Amino acid sequence: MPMKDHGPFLREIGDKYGEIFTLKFGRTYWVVLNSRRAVNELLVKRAAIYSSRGSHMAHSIISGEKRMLLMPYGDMWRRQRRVMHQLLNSSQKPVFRAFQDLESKALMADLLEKPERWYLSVARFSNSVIMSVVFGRRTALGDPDISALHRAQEEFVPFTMPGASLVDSFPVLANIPYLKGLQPWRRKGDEINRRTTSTFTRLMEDLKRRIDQGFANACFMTKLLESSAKKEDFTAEEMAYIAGTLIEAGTDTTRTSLLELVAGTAMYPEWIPRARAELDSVCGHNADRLPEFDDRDRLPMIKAAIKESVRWRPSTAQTGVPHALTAEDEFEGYHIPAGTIVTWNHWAISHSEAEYKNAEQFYPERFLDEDLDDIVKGHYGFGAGRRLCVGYNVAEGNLFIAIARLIYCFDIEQEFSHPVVVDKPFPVSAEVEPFKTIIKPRSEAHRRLIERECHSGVKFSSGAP
Ligand code: HEM
Repeated sequence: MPMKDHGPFLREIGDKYGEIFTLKFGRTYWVVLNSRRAVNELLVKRAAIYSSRGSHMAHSIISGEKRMLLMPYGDMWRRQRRVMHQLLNSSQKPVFRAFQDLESKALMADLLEKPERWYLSVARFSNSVIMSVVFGRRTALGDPDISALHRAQEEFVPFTMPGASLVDSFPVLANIPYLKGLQPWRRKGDEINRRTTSTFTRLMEDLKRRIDQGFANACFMTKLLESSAKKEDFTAEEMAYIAGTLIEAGTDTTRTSLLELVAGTAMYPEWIPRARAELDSVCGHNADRLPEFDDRDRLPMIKAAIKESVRWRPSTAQTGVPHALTAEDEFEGYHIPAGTIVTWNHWAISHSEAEYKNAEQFYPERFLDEDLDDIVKGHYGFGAGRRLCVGYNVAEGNLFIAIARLIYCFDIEQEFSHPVVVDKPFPVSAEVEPFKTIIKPRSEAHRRLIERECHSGVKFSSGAP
């Protein structure tokens, strides 16, 4: 198995073996689902037994059993999911909207002033919304804490992939006594765990310093610290991982969806005239005002583009976030033992002509149907069943406001000397330019609109003196 770009690799196997295939690594089975039908039948309809996780290396060692994304189905997962749900459910939309509005204005201003750093501006936007809500502080371009967070994520993700670690292929090895140095994989895992814990803890300490000095903005973590002080719900390290997980899970997914949007628009601009006609009828043909959240119902093409940016060429979770089966099961002649890892081949499904007509094309119109307002329907970009992304409401708000303003204000074109590479996912690192593109204001009037409305969003107020 390759250590990266699993999507194209498992797609090829799927093309050969069909809707469901099994891989075996040592003593561990992986079932890979290559159709929406199979995902729905197993991960959704049988969610009661298909909702655990199974990586000892990524969960127990690298994450010290504290990263909620990787937790097995059980009490700690339920408690953390409940807390996150309180922060992220749809009733919290107004809290997020204030930050999404501000940060998307900052994004427009950054794109106007530094178009060559477009991918870094997109990464900053994606991170700053969630940092503001979780830690009450904004993110600057090039913030070293954010680079450390990206690194922490880049380090654990490969270990969730098929065959990535000896101990996951032979789980019995985890029982070997650690003290005698007989678990060589632990050296690497413990090292990553130390770095990750120190990154997450540093963010918490920074917040506590701001609280002690009396200038912390109210945010999710100030509330969690207060309630946990009363009820002792979570230890300090558990809280650091809850916050870290939210930042990780909320940042890169939004970032790569926006990269897909930019790449898709540069390559397949046919959807733009219809989207612009809607935007212009709402905000004026001559850049009268920016699109706002209240315009949603009059902008169906933007809503459709959100879903297409999550479906098309998925760079995060290319082959899903693997689930684990907690009881043995039978499905259409297959016997699936308990403990099997089951994942959905998001890259293969998204590229399949059997699933989507003109699958290779960025074509938002495919989502103009009765499910338009349900962001998780029609694709498996947000996962499935009980592990479905808990942050999809936030994702929807992030993507809506950023895409609406971007498409209203800017032209996006391919740089033909460096065409977008379409046969593999974008580089994992947020600091690497994934492809070249030309982003420029649609007109002089749109430039003036950005200068008038968006420059206020660039001025930072982190709360720090
Ligand atoms: C376009 C944006 C996003 C995409 C495509 C996305 C996608 C996903 C996927 C594929 C999963 C795994 C689902 C599964 O295992 O079935 C997931 C889980 C998760 N997501 Fe998102 N996500 C996005 C945004 C966000 C945001 C903004 C947040 C938080 C603010 C968030 C928080 C989480 C968390 C905490 C989990 C773990 C859920 C669990 O294991 O129970 N996500 N997301």
